[in-house]
Amino acid sequence: MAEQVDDGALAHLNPAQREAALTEARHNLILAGAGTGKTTTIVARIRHLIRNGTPPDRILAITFTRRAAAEIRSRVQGDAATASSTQGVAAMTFHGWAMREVRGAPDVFGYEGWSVLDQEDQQQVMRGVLGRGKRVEGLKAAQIVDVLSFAHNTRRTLADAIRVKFPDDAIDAKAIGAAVRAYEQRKQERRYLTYDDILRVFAARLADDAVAEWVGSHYDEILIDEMQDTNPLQWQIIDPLVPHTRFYCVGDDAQSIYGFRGADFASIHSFRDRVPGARVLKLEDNYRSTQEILDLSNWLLEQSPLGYDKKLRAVRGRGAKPELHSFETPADEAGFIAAEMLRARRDELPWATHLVLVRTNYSGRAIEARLVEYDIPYVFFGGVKLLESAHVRDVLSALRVVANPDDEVAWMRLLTLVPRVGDVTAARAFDSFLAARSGGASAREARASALAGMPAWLAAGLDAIEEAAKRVDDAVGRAAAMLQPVLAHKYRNENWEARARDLVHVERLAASRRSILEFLEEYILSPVFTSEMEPESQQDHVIVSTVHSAKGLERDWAFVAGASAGSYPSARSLGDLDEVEEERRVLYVALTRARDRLVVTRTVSHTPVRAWMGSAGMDVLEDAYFLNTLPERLVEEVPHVVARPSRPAPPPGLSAPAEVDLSIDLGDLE
Ligand SMILES: Nc1ncnc2c1ncn2[C@@H]1O[C@H](COP(=O)(O)OP(=O)(O)OP(=O)(O)O)[C@@H](O)[C@H]1O
Repeated sequence: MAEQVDDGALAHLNPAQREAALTEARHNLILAGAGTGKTTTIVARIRHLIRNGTPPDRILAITFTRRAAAEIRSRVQGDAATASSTQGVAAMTFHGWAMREVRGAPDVFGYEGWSVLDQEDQQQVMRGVLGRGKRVEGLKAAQIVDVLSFAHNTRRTLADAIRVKFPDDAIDAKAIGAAVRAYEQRKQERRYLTYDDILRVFAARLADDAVAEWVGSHYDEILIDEMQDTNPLQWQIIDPLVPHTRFYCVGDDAQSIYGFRGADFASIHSFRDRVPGARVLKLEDNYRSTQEILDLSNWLLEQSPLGYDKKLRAVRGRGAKPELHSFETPADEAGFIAAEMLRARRDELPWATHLVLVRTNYSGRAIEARLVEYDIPYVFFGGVKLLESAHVRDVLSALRVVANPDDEVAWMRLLTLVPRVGDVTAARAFDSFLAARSGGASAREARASALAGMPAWLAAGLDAIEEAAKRVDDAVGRAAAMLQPVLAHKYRNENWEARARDLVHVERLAASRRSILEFLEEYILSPVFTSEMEPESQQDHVIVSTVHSAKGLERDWAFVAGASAGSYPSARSLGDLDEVEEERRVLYVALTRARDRLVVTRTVSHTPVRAWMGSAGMDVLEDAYFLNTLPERLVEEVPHVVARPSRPAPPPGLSAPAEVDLSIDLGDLE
């Protein structure tokens, strides 16, 4: 059959993109620099496959976030004319995929009815096994959970992972090993899987070639975006599938920013060895930014000892030089960014012109405060995950105990919401629930006896949720209604109205899910942020994003905030080449988001880092600072000295008296 290539999605591609979209090699790696049209090419590839006869539901696109998956899905569908023929392409995250396979075939993978724990709940279980002190010599529960996850994702032993993560600390690794064993046992008893376990179960079963062949037969092609952020555990999933399906991987080694979670960007360099016969193609023409913005970004990479073989060229040609603004304080910096947006607004530019990139949720606060003050609508990417916020967790705990009656963490959370029930009473009720269950009672009967001493609404409410379990949004609605009075009281001083709105969003998200566990897993494994649900996200708005959540984002103006000494690289990473270089890539990702105007801002005197590092420490940070050796020609430097109102000194002779009489004149009461 003659290849059909006259798709509109191909018409505007450049020759390299076109080659990449039409490649006939069985496995491909597309090395694509920032803004060179990775997403554009993936979309064109998928449409090309469909035009040439691949059924859409035999194509799987793996993305890094739920947002990226939605973008690919909608771009593949294109306009109304092509929407119906392209429907059915699966686009999801790695975890979403693993979950779909594992849950879709319990006979092959097992673990039916087990629930997935998010990070906070994992820490809760770990605190439970650590007992009183809540820590092992040297490490807290959260750190143990983290290092265990790092070990799983990098496929190291626990001992190795501890050495890598805590090279200088005095740590009792044996005690940590014992704690981890107890934690594994507790997970087993309570039928818990962690976020990583979903991948581990999938990977472990794929080691059986018959399983790999069967899973591989579901898809004609698997496309993986952001390949540079793939970790060894994910490779353990890819490797056995290589003989059984086709892989189309797209990535950029210079944008790898998840090393701290075990991603290994170097594996992209050995792709041909890992995937024999793979074809490697390169995209180097940048469509996003002007050459001046790319010159600064290219310069940053050239300073790296890692020697990236990358030089982005701007198809759009020349534009304005990036600006580098220096301020005394973070408040001045935030004030400037907000004022620039207001100025643009007066020139009738929409709010959507702007993207503000920050390092952390915390460092975004000063900017958010100014945006609120100036009434600028914004959405924050990278803040609190909807299903991890406290009030949503409260409601979900009621669904969880129905879906997995062994879920101790959920039971404890739910029971301690009941007025006058503390940990001890809650633990007693849970124990009697377990005892009734092991005596053969149904979950409903066991609840009735264990909750006999509690308010009647609790057992009745859980029964009602159980009856609605197949209509998950209804179940969420019932749980929210049951808990409404206690939650309205618990959060009475903590913005209850906004929290109540979140619960409506959760109910909406739950619509059309087949089971409570499926719903919970989906949003734990591929989270949405509370801010994405706010009304602003439907209107014209500014985006504030952590750099780690900014993959795939682009705007006409980008403000890269807090680019100060001590932040790029951060003080924490000094002395570790891998970490310093990862920070360089974080800054690179930030710089390459701007189309027309790139505004880099920093504070030079009152940074928080300066306060706790002292001047000697600051010297070291200044030396390591990426922008330290920035050639003048690459940026327009603008120092800002904000005039503070100065008052004339008081004239001599006005010094304070020893005491001011503060007693009141009682009038005629005396
Ligand atoms: N052939 C092309 N002609 C015109 N514009 C293009 C072409 N290819 C890509 N673009 C535009 O370039 C911009 C960047 O493309 P895209 O978002 O696909 O890049 P990316 O490589 O995924 O970016 P990054 O990795 O930096 O997030 C988009 O605005 C896109 O529309």
